[in-house]
Amino acid sequence: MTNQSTIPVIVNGAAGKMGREVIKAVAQAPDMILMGALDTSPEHQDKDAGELAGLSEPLEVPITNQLEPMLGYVAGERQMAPGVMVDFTHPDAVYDNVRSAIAYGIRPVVGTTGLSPEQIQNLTDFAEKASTGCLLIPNFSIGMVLLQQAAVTASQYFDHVEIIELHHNQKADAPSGTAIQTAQLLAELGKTFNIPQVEETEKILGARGSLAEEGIRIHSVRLPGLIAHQEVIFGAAGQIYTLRHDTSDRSCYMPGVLLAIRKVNQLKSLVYGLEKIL
Ligand SMILES: NC(=O)C1=CN([C@@H]2O[C@H](COP(=O)(O)OP(=O)(O)OC[C@H]3O[C@@H](n4cnc5c(N)ncnc54)[C@H](OP(=O)(O)O)[C@@H]3O)[C@@H](O)[C@H]2O)C=CC1
Ligand SMILES: O=C(O)C1=N[C@H](C(=O)O)C[C@H](O)C1
Repeated sequence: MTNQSTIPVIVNGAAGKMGREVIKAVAQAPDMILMGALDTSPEHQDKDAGELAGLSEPLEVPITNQLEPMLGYVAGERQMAPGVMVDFTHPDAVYDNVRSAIAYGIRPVVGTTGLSPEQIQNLTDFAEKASTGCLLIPNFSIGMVLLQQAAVTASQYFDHVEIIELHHNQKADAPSGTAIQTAQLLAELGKTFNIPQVEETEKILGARGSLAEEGIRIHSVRLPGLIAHQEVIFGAAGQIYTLRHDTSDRSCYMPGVLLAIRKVNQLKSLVYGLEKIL
């Protein structure tokens, strides 16, 4: 049974690793209804989204690659709450997907990483002009929010820090969106980290990782067998303080995704980061 508070949800990237988890989570949420499942992958066209996600019953929602007709269809729905598009696609696709959703009045909840700072600024301006809520969430797990909070606390007392992020080797973007956000949060303190103690030479290019904001270095590891992991390592004379988060199953992101779907309809602009809506 749907009513004015039921949230119609479109999942973009529905056949992917995260998309399938989101389909299951939305199907089990009493206040949501899956209205569309988008994916460009040719082998999954027209398959039932529920069956593809491993549910025992079909959801009668076929996978399609027709974004604009789907946005128009959900935008025309007047018996329910405004529609939400959850995006877990690809760094090359997410910017256009979000622009299209906002243009149709559909609220984006974006997990896809790899947007450039300029793209994030453009989407911020676009959402502001449209007075439409939009959530960009580099990491939906509560454990990562807690790690980042602990890292911000530690960074007040340590002047040296490096980040190591480790992911499966199907990941398209590096460094991870989470590592970039973590460095940004530490940089907000306004101090410069890792002032060089000696003149360093990289004998192999990249040996010291990528240089993010305020001197913070990020090292990216890609291996089969990994899912998503991050260490933030602080150093000072005579001590090392290490924070680590490990993902063992993508279901860890689902409470955050469902929270974001519920919150985005209360927003009138773009908000970046799960910590802002907890
Ligand atoms: N914020 C968070 O907490 C998390 C974020 N992520 C991010 O989410 C994104 C997706 O991750 P993941 O599910 O592992 O990736 P997958 O590759 O498993 O899934 C992505 C899916 O999107 C499809 N796709 C690609 N381009 C488009 C498009 N233009 N429109 C619709 N579908 C498209 C892909 O099809 P095809 O395979 O044919 O290209 C694929 O089926 C990544 O950016 C990742 O970093 C991941 C985990 C958590
Ligand atoms: O690609 C992934 O898997 C993940 N991507 C996000 C990122 O780039 O930070 C979130 C999480 O690390 C998993």
